[in-house]
Amino acid sequence: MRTITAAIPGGTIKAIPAKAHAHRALMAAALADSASHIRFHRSSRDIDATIDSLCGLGATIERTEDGVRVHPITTPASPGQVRPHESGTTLRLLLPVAAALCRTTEVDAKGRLPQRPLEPLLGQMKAHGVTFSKDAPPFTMTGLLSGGTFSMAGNISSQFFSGLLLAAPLLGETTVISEGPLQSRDYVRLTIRVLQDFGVTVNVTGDTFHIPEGSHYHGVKDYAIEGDWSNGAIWLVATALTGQTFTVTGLTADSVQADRRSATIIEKAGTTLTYTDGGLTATGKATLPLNVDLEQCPDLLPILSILACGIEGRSRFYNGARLRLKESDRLAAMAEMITSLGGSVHIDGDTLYVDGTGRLTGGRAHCYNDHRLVMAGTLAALISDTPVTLSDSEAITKSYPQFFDDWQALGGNSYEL
Ligand SMILES: O=C(O)C1=C[C@@H](OP(=O)(O)O)[C@@H](O)[C@H](O)C1
Ligand SMILES: C=C(OP(=O)(O)O)C(=O)O
Repeated sequence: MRTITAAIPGGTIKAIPAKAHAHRALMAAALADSASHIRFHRSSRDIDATIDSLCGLGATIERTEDGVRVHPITTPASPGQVRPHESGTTLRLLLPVAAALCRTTEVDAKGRLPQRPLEPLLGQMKAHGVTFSKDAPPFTMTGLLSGGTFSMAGNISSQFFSGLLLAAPLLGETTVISEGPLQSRDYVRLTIRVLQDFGVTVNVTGDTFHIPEGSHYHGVKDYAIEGDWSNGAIWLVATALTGQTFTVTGLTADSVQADRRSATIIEKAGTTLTYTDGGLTATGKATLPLNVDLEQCPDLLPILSILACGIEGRSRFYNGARLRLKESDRLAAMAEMITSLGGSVHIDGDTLYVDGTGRLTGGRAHCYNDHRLVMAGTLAALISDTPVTLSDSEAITKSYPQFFDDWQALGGNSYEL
């Protein structure tokens, strides 16, 4: 539980390393033919879960001053251990990888993760030689995954596709097909980017992905992880809410990260963004209501729905069905948070509407053990008349353990209860 009391005057902040990029680079490095150094200046509970799980499959990973040195898996662990904690990415990307390496793997999961969907992936893995002691973790996975053609619905989680693609170079010729348009497609593009960075050939035709026979991972001596757009966007939203100037360093303008879309969305709302050698600078309060398609950038809803409270008029967030399948039901949880803090919001089907007035009253809100709700609730304090108190604020460690230190360093205030 944490109370956020004071607004931030603005300032300069370095983006934390992109968790989505780090997960994939660590996995590719663990499957390569030589050691790789992966550079990132900060970790998180999710990234640590991937490191721990890769060690549980047989990799050796040493911490270095500015990242980790990954010694790839030469002899797969028996049994393998996948310990994703609450990280959906770790679980769904590593299931096919583990089944390609280990005859038996024990798989655990914490928090809401056992309830989050796995069925399409498990169904395809079963059809390719793998059996599961149960359909939700904790379970034991037995049998080696074979290559061939995998085909799944594209509207449940892109992580199923990323996992099969990461495993593909271990399987021989593999094709992964999305039935219907693939949602969160940029996360799969990021997977493909990392595969290519580590020497794997991927042929893409629409939402069909093909990895030819004989394409393997090669170690990369020095591999840098990009800055994280999902969390960097917090500081751009802080400008959009308050008009105070923030500069975020380390964000790549032409990144394939899905949440780079935050820049376009925030600019459309009236905040000016300028890229210079010194970083991305946001100036000016946002004044125009938002109209956001969540299909390709689901993780932005929490902070953008708070931004909508700071803008007069009705904002709309549509195509949000998958938001119900995250660390919390983010449609319901954000509607509850905004209502608790004095805002006006309603859900119609998979669309969330916010009727912004420019201000919130503040008060208490539940974060449902969801790191992105903690970020959103903290930003709400910037436009609230009284302090904001958040339950489950320690959930922030999932992706951004130093968030409140950074908040403090920028001149904001908060204290733990
Ligand atoms: O592959 C990834 O790194 C992710 C994909 C997205 O999930 P879905 O594809 O399930 O929407 C995103 O919401 C999640 O935070 C991270
Ligand atoms: C949904 C998220 O992560 P994951 O799916 O990896 O748990 C997230 O970071 O918001």
